[in-house]
Amino acid sequence: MNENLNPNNDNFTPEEIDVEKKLRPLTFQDFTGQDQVLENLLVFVQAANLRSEALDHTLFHGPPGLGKTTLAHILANELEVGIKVTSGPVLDKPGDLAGLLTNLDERDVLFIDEIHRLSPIVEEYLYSAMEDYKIDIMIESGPNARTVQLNLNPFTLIGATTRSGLLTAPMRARFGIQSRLQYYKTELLTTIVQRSASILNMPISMEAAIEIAGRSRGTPRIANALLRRVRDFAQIKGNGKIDIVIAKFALKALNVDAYGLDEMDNKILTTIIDKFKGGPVGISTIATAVSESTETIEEVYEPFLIQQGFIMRTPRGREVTEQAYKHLGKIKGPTQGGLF
Ligand SMILES: Nc1ncnc2c1ncn2[C@@H]1O[C@H](COP(=O)(O)OP(=O)(O)OP(=O)(O)O)[C@@H](O)[C@H]1O
Ligand SMILES: [Mg+2]
Repeated sequence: MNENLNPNNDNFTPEEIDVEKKLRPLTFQDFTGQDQVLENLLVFVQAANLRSEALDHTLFHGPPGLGKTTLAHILANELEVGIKVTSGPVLDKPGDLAGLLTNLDERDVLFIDEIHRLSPIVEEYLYSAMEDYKIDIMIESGPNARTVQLNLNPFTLIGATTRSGLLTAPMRARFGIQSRLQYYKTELLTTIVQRSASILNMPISMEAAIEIAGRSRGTPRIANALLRRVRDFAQIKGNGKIDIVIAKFALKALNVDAYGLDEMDNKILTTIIDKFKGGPVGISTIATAVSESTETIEEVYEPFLIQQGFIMRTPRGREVTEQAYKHLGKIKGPTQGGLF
């Protein structure tokens, strides 16, 4: 798959970041899908607002591009509070965290992205802040150094992670609300594509929206990225409107897989078929063979491949399905290798 469409790729141009901002839903109302998650959040937010309390600490986990960051901002909006944004790898000293925490107003949101990447020292420091809204800070240095306890305003920590398996148990236990985001069905992604096209003032046919949605790996971020690229084709090679013909033309030119599978998805399937006779094979063996970590395979790639029916989980390991053979043009059975 095209590099630019990789949900893990941060190399967006400033212009694309701008468009990205425009497309990001700001309220519960604008947000499509994840109904169960949203219904619950709506209740918790209304209750917190009614009592004028801070919302419970909230953890969003799930694969990249499904709306974790978006939901963190929506929550702050719906709570009508401020939000401060940081991420696990950036917060490397307890002092940085203390600075952020002491600057939070009552009920504000502190959003920590990639929360599984906090250093153990910072993580431990966060515990008392989350639990009792208190932190210890060091004042002065040398022989006069001492710690004093500071009271914080009640606040909501929102954590996001693609790798919930890497979160420590004490950290996870401190989140009163935990939501796992799921891949989006094509119908929902179609709605998202239509909404984005209308924000971009781009006429699009129903058929074209469905085509783009179906190739987006169940992921709104990819759907929006594909839409932007198809828009380029429509404006330069077409008549400015996105119809099914230009959409198919563009998606072919972009080398997008018919199911929206990306390079790693296909590599995993090919490896199981070519090296392990289609499975069953253990997840760690697959991980080693494709040079990825077991957790990433399990949390980022495998859920989509299972949801789409390319892989099955069996007690003896992972097995590819008939559909995977068909998709890759390979033959099942003792004669391994390609079709030709
Ligand atoms: N439910 C939705 N409806 C409409 N657009 C959405 C929805 N969810 C996500 N998007 C779009 O997809 C983009 C990616 O979403 P977001 O940045 O929230 O994903 P994420 O889960 O935080 O990903 P990562 O794990 O990579 O940080 C957003 O900018 C937004 O435009
Ligand atoms: Mg995010």
